[in-house]
Amino acid sequence: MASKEVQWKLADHPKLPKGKLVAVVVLDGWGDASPGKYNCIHVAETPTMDALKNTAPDKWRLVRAHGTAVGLPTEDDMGNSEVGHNALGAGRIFAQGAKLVDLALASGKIYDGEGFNYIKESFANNTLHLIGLMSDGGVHSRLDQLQLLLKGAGERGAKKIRVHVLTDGRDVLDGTSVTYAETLEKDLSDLRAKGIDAQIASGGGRMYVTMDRYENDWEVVKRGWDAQVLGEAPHKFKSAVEAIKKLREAPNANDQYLPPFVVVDDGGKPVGPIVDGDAVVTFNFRADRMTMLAQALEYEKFDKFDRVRFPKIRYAGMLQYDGELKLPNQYLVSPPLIDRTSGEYLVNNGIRTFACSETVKFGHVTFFWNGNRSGCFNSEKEEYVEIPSDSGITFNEKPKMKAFEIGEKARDAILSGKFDQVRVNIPNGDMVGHTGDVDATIVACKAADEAVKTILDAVEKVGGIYLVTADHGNAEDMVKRDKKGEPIVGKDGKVQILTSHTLQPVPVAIGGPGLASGVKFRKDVPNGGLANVAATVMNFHGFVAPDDYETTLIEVD
Ligand SMILES: O=C(O)[C@H](O)COP(=O)(O)O
Ligand SMILES: [Mn+2]
Ligand SMILES: [Mn+2]
Repeated sequence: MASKEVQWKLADHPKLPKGKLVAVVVLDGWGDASPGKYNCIHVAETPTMDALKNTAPDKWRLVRAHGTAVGLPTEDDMGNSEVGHNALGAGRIFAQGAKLVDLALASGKIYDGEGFNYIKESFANNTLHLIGLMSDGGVHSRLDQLQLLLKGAGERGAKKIRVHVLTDGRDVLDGTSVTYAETLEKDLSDLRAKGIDAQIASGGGRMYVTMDRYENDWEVVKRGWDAQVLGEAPHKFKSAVEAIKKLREAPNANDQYLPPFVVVDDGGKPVGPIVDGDAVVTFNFRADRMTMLAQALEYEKFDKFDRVRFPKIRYAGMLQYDGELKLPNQYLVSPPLIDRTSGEYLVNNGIRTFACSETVKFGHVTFFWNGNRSGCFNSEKEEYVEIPSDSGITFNEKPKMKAFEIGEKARDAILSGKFDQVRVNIPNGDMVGHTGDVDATIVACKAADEAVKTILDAVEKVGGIYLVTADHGNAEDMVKRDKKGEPIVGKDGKVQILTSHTLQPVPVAIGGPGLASGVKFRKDVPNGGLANVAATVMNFHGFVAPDDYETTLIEVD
């Protein structure tokens, strides 16, 4: 609706020409940090990225990729792909899901909305189920928000509550799931003291149970469904804390990949399958790893796996995860309305765009880039290519992932002459960084660097322009540090490996034969962040960004 009134026509840039091919490369999880053995980017051979940094100082800089620069609640919040790509693509900073949920809980408005009133109808006679990531990471969910929601639901009439937890170890340290489960158990026992029948009913590691994304592996969602809805899992325990402790004892077990379990009563019966009449809330605010479960919970017609039973429930998401698909139909907090993204402007100004990544990051460079919107704006001018990711493995097993294939697809798109913008996400630093495997992450960073070279060589051939950046840090620091910056050594005498993202800034490098001479980074945007990239890219296409966009990073002498 609103888009009808938008003036899509962009003003011409006074100095920069149109018609140059622009390659936009996002290295996922590639921050900048001091050299050292836990800086995998430093240890890896990365001649291409090193040259960008060292040979053109006025065309390389750092930008902020965490905290308020990307719409997160505080400066202690590390960046992530969702908010990073949103900022890169939208050119403005929007209050993101984490913050919107905080505000709705603090004001109590969450309980006045249509979504909560909808699920509340089940409170008197049925169970309220809460499914989501049990973590303080602030990337997909936060434990304090779950705690407040539990309390609020109890105060508003929920009589029976079941929580289905997914253990993290990816946005937070591995092993922390035990403490989170203990905290949650304490809250649930407080609710029980108030006469509310509240328990954890099932669980499993986020990467093995439920939280797949972009349809890489529906088996992951099925495992969760079996435990959460059907009450069936290979492991049965009397409590979640016991389950997590025991399952973590298996060789190589970790929070991310714990097998599914259900909590059973003294008679061995699962305490919380989801049945007709129940209410379900998926309490993650971030979309990408919840939309598959949301489809399974909501869609009458569904053929991704055999649901066995499709209970008639009242289902609401913490947020609406996909505005185009209206999925889910009911939600507790309205998502950020990210409109007028750079992709939409550019396509409306004739820019032909090619976007590509492999499955695990495909939605990042399309859906998140376009303000959480599925599909192309104009399929005649845009082509989005997804390279199938490996599935059923942890990415340290194949750390090169599909970097070369992405590089080659981008190269071919650049050389084809069919596109004005070629945009990719290269996932390796992030996806392998999350495994905590330092050696594999070094291999990953080298592969990513080689893919960048393939793309830059093609840019060189067609006389184009490149902008290479990242969405947040990860591979540049693989160890948990104390306040002085020293690695923290755990009780086992080993350093605590950091599987999560970081607070580090990320590079932006620009160049290529098509970049007009005299273009350099401005000095008056010292606190620039990812949201400044969109206006910069628009300049490279020969346009000036809309007035309310964050300012460009460049000037022309
Ligand atoms: O979902 C994930 O894999 C992590 O929680 C965050 O990683 P991303 O923000 O880079 O996707
Ligand atoms: Mn990312
Ligand atoms: Mn990540």
